[in-house]
Amino acid sequence: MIRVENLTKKFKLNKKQMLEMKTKDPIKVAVNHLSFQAKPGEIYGLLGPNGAGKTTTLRCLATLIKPTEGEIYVNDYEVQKNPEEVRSSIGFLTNEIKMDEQFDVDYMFRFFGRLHKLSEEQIEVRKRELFPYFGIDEFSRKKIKELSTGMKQKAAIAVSLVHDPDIIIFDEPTNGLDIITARNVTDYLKGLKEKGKLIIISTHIMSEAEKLCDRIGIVIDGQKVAEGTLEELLRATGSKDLEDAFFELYKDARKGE
Ligand SMILES: Nc1ncnc2c1ncn2[C@@H]1O[C@H](COP(=O)(O)OP(=O)(O)OP(=O)(O)O)[C@@H](O)[C@H]1O
Repeated sequence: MIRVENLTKKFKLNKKQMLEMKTKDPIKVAVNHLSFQAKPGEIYGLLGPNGAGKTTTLRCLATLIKPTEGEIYVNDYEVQKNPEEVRSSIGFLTNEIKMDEQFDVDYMFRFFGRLHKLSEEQIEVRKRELFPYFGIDEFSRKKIKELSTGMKQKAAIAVSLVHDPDIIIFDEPTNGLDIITARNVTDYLKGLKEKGKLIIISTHIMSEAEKLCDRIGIVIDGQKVAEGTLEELLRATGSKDLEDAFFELYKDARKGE
């Protein structure tokens, strides 16, 4: 179970960032009192445009950055009070964690397996499950720096799943993948859900959210502006598809600005 309660994350901006963001305000509110819950056997999607605060939310969830306000519970462990317990129960995929370019995929997989205290035998079993599925065997001995974007993404997915976590948090899981591999990944996530795992993804791809997520939280400017199943969101906005629903909500959120 995941509970995000009133999460706010503010970043202090330096002069360069203020110039880049064209703002005079030295504080950027990336996530603004955001709350949601997700339960085992569910795929919950955070859907929003670039800069909405999705990655920041997931990074707080994964204990990589500290919330400014609010609390996050992962299986009743609070992320700031029990970060170790949280880390051992989640698998986190993000574009921002760079794998060490000098090592090969096989080494990275083993390294993270050991970090999660798996035996060599357990690592081997997980490797036999994950590498063929994601087509990694063909390039498992290549250095990370020699891999294409898609290969890197596949390797990162396998590494994040090495310890067979109960909670899977994937930031834009199909980023950089071709249509076949993207389908492999989304099918794999559906399979994990069937096994009772809890999955949270962030995406800005409407079709991905439509097909994959049981419930969707729409995030604009750091705030959750709507939440529900696809049917609920369509009904609430009187829309025929998620893209239309999103634009309705986006128009409302931008009114008065
Ligand atoms: N370390 C940081 N310092 C300053 N501002 C930051 C930092 N990290 C994120 N931001 C800002 O916070 C806002 C939210 O960013 P975030 O990456 O969470 O959005 P996102 O919804 O994941 O977007 P995308 O779809 O583009 O990945 C953006 O305006 C971003 O520039």
